[in-house]
Amino acid sequence: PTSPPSNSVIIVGAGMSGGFMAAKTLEEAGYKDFIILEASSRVGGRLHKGNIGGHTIELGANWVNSGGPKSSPSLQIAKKIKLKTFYSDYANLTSNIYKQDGGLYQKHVVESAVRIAKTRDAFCTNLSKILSSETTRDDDTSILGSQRLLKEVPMTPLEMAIDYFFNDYEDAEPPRITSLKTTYPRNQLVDFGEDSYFVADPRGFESVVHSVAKQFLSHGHQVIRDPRLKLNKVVRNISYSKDKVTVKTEDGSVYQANYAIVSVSIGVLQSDFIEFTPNLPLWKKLAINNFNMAIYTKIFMKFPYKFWPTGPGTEFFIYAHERRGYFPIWQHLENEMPGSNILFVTVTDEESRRVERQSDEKTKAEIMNNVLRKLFGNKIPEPQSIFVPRWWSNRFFNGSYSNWPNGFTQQSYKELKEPIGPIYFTGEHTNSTYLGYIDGAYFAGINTANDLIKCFKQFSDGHHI
Ligand SMILES: Cc1cc2nc3c(=O)[nH]c(=O)nc-3n(C[C@H](O)[C@H](O)[C@H](O)COP(=O)(O)OP(=O)(O)OC[C@H]3O[C@@H](n4cnc5c(N)ncnc54)[C@H](O)[C@@H]3O)c2cc1C
Repeated sequence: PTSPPSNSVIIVGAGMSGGFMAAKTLEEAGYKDFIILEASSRVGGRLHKGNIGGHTIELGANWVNSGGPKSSPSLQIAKKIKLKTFYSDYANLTSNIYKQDGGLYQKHVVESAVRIAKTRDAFCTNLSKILSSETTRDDDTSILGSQRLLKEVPMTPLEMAIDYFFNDYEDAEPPRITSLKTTYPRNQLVDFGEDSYFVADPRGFESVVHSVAKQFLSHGHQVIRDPRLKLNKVVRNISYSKDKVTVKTEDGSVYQANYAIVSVSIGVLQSDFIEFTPNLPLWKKLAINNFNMAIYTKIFMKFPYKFWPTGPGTEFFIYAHERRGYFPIWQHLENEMPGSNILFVTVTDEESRRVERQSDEKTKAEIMNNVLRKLFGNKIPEPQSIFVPRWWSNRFFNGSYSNWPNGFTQQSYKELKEPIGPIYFTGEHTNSTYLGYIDGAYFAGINTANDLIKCFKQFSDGHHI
């Protein structure tokens, strides 16, 4: 018999999942003996506001879903603090798709391509249901595999652009990679609604974590004063035995507790940035490394004046190129910030890696020469500034959000979440229902903390787990 543990916990990471929802769940259950170690100088993680030309932009998460049978926690918090959100109206996109060398596709041509894309989508949902109902086998395919089965693989620039909008724009990885069974139907949309609202508020989307913090941490005006939150603590080593964890940070500090909750992204876990002593078992390392960290990049540009269409039905436009995902989805911010003259384009996956590696000047020239001048003529002005978020190169993230790859089994997913001795794992990637989203991080934090609390209780009942 060992002496009863004191239930102290070190939480690694101050994003939605760990530092906020897991910590809050512990606190509310009466377990107040925790500290939160955050590598950066701020909280919120992948909720992160930036600034271009005096306007607040969201470098990370941007949308909340609404209109479904359930209410999303991120939407509830956003409503509570009256965060400014704007309905993203994609309805008119069929009139706003540009050809590679400029000029719009005719509406009826786009409409018939969209009809086929919707057929593909419905087929994917159906096939996924069939695969899920089979309980003795864990068969899966990729979204592309499903399109091949239907004999409807997108081939032309227009078809690829529409397919990108349906899939990559959400998953941040191409259909060839993404698991069909775990992605279709998209729970986030089915449960919380297909209406997406774009957050544009000077306080930033990150103010939702401050709202959570206020409920359980001592807190001043957008500043958390609780001594249990420690910023600029870059965790580099976690040593563990059966009931003790020692955490070392880059600045030489050492912290000890009975348990740890690790909330860093799957990208950080894959990078070996944090060394575990002893090494994590091979099955755990395989589960971590076989999962995917996708990359999603919004490239913001501020211009001296507008040269793109404005007014109802113009917010979004698509650029269809023979190279899939080449500066494909565009959005202006005239509804959100009138007169801001900001345009942004979203790229993902290999295109994200490419723009992260090259200089912003080069990206700017590429966008101007290869895309915008083709669409809007040679007389358009140069942007005054460009902002390229670099989630992939940032060692505290190594990407944007997780994506379930085809071939990754349900068993591996269980192993991905499985605690190792006193070390528990959380983060958006550990919530199979809403992985990749803020809501996934929200529920993951609660679930992981509850698993740990269950373990505390078993110990106090005299049972060992
Ligand atoms: C570009 C982009 C767009 C997105 N769009 C949306 C969207 O529209 N809607 C939506 O719902 N979701 C979106 N997401 C996803 C959403 O932001 C995430 O799922 C969610 O914020 C993840 O929260 P988390 O707590 O799991 O991880 P994180 O927010 O990553 O928190 C983990 C924390 O750990 C810290 N950390 C890392 N390494 C260490 C270390 N060694 N030591 C100490 N601390 C460390 C990090 O700094 C971070 O603060 C987007 C994300 C990105 C990047």
